[in-house]
Amino acid sequence: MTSLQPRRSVLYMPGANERALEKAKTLPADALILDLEDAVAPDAKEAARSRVCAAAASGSYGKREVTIRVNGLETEWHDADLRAAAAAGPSAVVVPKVNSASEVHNIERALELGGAPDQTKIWAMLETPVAMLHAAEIAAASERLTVLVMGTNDLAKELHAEFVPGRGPLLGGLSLCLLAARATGKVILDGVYNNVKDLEGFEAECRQGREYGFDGKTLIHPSQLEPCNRVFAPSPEEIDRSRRIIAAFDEARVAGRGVVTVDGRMIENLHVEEARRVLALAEAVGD
Ligand SMILES: CC(C)(COP(=O)(O)OP(=O)(O)OC[C@H]1O[C@@H](n2cnc3c(N)ncnc32)[C@H](O)[C@@H]1OP(=O)(O)O)[C@@H](O)C(=O)NCCC(=O)NCCSC(=O)C[C@H](O)C(=O)O
Ligand SMILES: [Mg+2]
Repeated sequence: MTSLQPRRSVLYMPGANERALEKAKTLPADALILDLEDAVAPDAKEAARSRVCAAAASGSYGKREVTIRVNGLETEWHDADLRAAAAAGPSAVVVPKVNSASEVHNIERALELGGAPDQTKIWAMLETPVAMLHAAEIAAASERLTVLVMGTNDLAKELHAEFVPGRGPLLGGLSLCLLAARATGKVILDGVYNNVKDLEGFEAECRQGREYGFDGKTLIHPSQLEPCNRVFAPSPEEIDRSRRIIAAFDEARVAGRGVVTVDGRMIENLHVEEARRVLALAEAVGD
């Protein structure tokens, strides 16, 4: 069985918040984004950069992937952030507001020049109308780019859209990015849910993200971790059904048949592949 890197829950934390950086060592997040961008005030940027890079280089976050979100390409902090992140060697550098393949190539070159280890990947944030329209070329720009991250706050702002249950105004953009991710074999993470007190609404949005095909969701508060991990992991029913699909198909093949039914539904080879993916994910998350 192929093993997968689970990225169900990916928690942002402000790079200037020492307490959050410490607390993250105990939280059940699959990955962390140590933020130098939106969550850090301009006069705290340099101190946050040193703190975040030291945290990323410390090796004290266990099996959680540790990434650093640098400031955007057009900002005065971007180059120094990228140099410092390259030297710290996190699992990935998360780059906000990526709008073109050439920007990805520039980031790739800067990481190489900065001596970043090969394990340090690029996660590109897609959060503008231009990015939605260029999603396929951005996703295909580099093998070092492994993950697409939706920035739904910026996207809503740029669209002049409202946040409504079901996210109708954003679904066109989300779907374009999902198509781009799947066409190029990249992982894709859904955007954040801003109301940290509304866990019911949050869980509904996790379910919608999962139904659309996202691999996981970006988060802003520890209370969002448990529901997110649960929704993006295969349920016991899915695991059981996947096992039965594989067993039924194996039996059918021995009997010389290429199609079978399980629970009244037609099963072909493509369903077996999906069942294997579900089991690999269940194994990776330890269920
Ligand atoms: C949203 C918050 C500002 C809420 O803060 P606060 O009210 O202080 O939270 P609590 O008092 O409930 O915190 C309880 C404890 O949990 C720790 N904590 C809180 N948040 C985090 C976190 N993100 N990571 C780790 N630990 C966290 C607190 O320290 C408390 O610990 P203790 O004292 O030991 O009990 C706050 O949650 C927050 O700042 N969240 C992250 C905000 C952020 O990073 N925003 C930027 C990324 S989102 C974005 O930019 C999306 C994208 O670009 C787009 O366009 O959509
Ligand atoms: Mg943003």
